Amino acid sequence: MLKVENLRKTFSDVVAVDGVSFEVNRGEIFGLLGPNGAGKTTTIRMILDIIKPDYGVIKFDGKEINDEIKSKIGYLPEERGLYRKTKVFETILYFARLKGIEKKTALERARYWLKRFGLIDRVNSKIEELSKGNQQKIQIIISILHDPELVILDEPFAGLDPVNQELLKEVLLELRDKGKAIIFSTHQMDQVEKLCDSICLINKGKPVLSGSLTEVKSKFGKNTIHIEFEGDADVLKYLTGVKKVNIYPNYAEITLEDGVSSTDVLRELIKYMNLKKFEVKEPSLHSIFIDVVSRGVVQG
Ligand SMILES: Nc1ncnc2c1ncn2[C@@H]1O[C@H](COP(=O)(O)OP(=O)(O)OP(=O)(O)O)[C@@H](O)[C@H]1O
Repeated sequence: MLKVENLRKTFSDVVAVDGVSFEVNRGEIFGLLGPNGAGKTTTIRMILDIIKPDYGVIKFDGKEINDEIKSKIGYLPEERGLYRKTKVFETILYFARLKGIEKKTALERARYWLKRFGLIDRVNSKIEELSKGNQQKIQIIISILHDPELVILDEPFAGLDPVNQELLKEVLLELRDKGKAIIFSTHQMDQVEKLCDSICLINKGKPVLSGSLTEVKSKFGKNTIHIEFEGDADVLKYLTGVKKVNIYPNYAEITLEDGVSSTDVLRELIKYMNLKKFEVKEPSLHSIFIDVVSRGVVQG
């Protein structure tokens, strides 16, 4: 559906986006990832035709973005801005009108989504009376109310509690199953692991890792041990044959040096700690992100 080819954008002496290409199909969730300032929002703004690329091509079903195509796109911007004094229902209906939705349909859809997001009892509240997370949910509703074919969400999980993150995840999967294409940018790698079919990781404007999630992860090999444990984690710092270890209170991710056997590591570990889980798999996306962004590691 959406094809982005070799995008480039500079702002005076800053190269914000440099050679970014990817494709997103209907029924697919695509993650646009990267550290702060990587160029994600700039890429999204170019797709939405808010700013023009210096170079590169953006096609939607083979056509350049025009007003008709824009009406098929839903967008949650990075800087959320709703008029604070307006009531919830009026706000949603105002945006629905802008998108040309007939009043009856707009009312029905607004009620449906407000119920879905647990906000139906707040229809008469002013936006400023809502918490930050609830305002965010209103903006999400606005971005999907016109039933867009392509949904682009800049940091949709930011500011949502775990229950609402789960709810949003459910909604995104449902939209995907209805054949919508979804692009979202995030710093929350666990959400990416749960949701995305494919990703593009941008660093300093350049794409450094892209493809299906499975492809990307398999490039980093199955040399990582995930353990859950009880007790002192100090032993993990002194294990032999370990390239890297990320230790959390009851969980750790251990990357082995080439040729080291996971069974040997298991034997060593059970001498010193009470293991609740031991699993050999690919590194987490969180750990891949850190490797690629801070250590410049690129595989394959
Ligand atoms: N309008 C602008 N004028 C000048 N520089 C800009 C402008 N917009 C973005 N930039 C610069 O372009 C680079 C990419 O910014 P962008 O907002 O696209 O990053 P991002 O990946 O969305 O970051 P974050 O995760 O922090 O939101 C940054 O160096 C930023 O300072």
